[in-house]
Amino acid sequence: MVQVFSFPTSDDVAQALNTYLAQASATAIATTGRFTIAITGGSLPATASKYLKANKAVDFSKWYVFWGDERCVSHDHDDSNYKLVKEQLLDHVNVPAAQVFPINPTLIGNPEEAALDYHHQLASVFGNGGVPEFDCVLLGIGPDGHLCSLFPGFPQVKEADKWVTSIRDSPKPPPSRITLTLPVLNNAKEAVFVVTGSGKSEMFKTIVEDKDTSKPSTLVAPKSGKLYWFVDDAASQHLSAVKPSTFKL
Ligand SMILES: O=C(O)[C@H](O)[C@@H](O)[C@H](O)[C@H](O)COP(=O)(O)O
Repeated sequence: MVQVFSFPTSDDVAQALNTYLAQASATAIATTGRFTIAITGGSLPATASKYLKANKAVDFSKWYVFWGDERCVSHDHDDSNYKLVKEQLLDHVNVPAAQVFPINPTLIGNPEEAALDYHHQLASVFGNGGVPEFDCVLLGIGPDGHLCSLFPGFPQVKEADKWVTSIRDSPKPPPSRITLTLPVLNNAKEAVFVVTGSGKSEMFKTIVEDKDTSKPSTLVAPKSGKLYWFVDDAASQHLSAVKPSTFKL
């Protein structure tokens, strides 16, 4: 079930995401004892954390936090997605350090090795048996339709076997990165895109309504069928055929 939830403002998006993540986390913890989530960079961490970081009803001690993609930079670098999520969320909540999985900082000079190491980090939580099954992957779209570090026309988009791959020539700086692949993203129980602002409105329509498969974001189709778009009205302004749903969990 693909659902688009559109809200008047980005602050409303942040509130709805707080509601969604609190419920998704409670459901997963009640069922499996934990909540596994992958978070990306960009504007997403601030929007997702705005209300969530003060939500006392969420049991963050059961969260396992991974990154959908990471730049090959040190953990304290301003380009680090780890640093971003740490400052926006992890510094404010009690996710145990052993349940937080940033890129191995000793491997940032070698993206291929860093990707392999990240595979092993995933296997330490999900096992080696099959493709990791995240409870939730939280995603953003880039202006060119990329997601994570899967860029249009780049071979990483076609990766069918690896869980994590690397890129040395990212069109969005910095150039060296690691990223989860589509097989992992599409094995998630729920995939959630967050898109705000009019600057993304044309690309959002291209992906959701025109289903342009040259844009990697269009290729996200979780096998569970649960794909949600949390957007503001500025981002959804060009939709015509696709009608936003009423937000109800
Ligand atoms: O590390 C990265 O570059 C991000 O993970 C990237 O994939 C991001 O999610 C999108 O570019 C959307 O970013 P914005 O929300 O800032 O537009």
